[in-house]
Amino acid sequence: MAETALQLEHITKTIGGLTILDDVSLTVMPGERRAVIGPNGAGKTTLLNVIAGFLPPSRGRVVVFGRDVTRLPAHRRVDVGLLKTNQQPAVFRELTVRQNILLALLRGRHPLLGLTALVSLDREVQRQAEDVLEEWDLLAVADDEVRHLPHGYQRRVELAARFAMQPRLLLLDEPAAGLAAEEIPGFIERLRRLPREVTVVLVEHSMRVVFAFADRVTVLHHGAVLADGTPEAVQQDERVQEAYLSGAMRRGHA
Ligand SMILES: Nc1ncnc2c1ncn2[C@@H]1O[C@H](COP(=O)(O)OP(=O)(O)OP(=O)(O)O)[C@@H](O)[C@H]1O
Repeated sequence: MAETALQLEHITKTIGGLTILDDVSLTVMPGERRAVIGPNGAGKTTLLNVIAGFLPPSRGRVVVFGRDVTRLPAHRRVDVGLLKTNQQPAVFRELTVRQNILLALLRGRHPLLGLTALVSLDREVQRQAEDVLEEWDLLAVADDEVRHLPHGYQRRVELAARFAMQPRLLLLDEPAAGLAAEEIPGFIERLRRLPREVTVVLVEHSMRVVFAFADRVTVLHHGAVLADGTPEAVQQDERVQEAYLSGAMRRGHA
């Protein structure tokens, strides 16, 4: 059988007597774009945190590219190619956009070497940074400190930086949150251009983003998997409509 990118086996998470995740199993194949959706409080962020290693599961296994990482802390999961973005962009706000990208390239390739020495010495890394800036349409703001940029740009810097670290499995926690409506199409386009060498698991409330990007959708409800299938199949599933989509539409998330 082909190696899977991610396997969750019977993941349960209880916090203070509450069951937040309830026997969640799912398999994501290499190159797949998987969306995890569900109503507020369904357990989506908790699930991403369990996959990334920020929260230990109470029961169950997390396997990334064939390796059981259940007991590895988050920073060690980077070694197997796993990276996560946050709901608030995790960027170095007082560094410039270019410095953020350089740092990400260096963390991805030369994690043990001194940053200053490498930036001055390694012209190859500097050239790669220019490529990343161009690819993500960030050249015009390359010398701006990230904290001075609008939220949509900060998101883009975060994604570009995560990408520069060459992950094999990228977890995106509500990447479209906070974007203005007119920023969404460009954002979707950029997500669609991500190379297939990278497997993506995305938690997202914007159905526009989910249906434009995901190959498969997993629906969580009260911490359990309610449905799992193609976007079309999931959209037509009556239980899903009942539990989630109609509610999301009523709340204006669609
Ligand atoms: N540390 C914690 N202690 C107690 N309850 C928690 C904790 N973390 C999460 N929860 C609860 O677990 C449930 C799932 O939370 P989670 O943030 O994973 O949901 P979500 O699906 O990501 O929601 P949203 O769409 O609103 O971001 C919620 O009811 C939340 O209140």
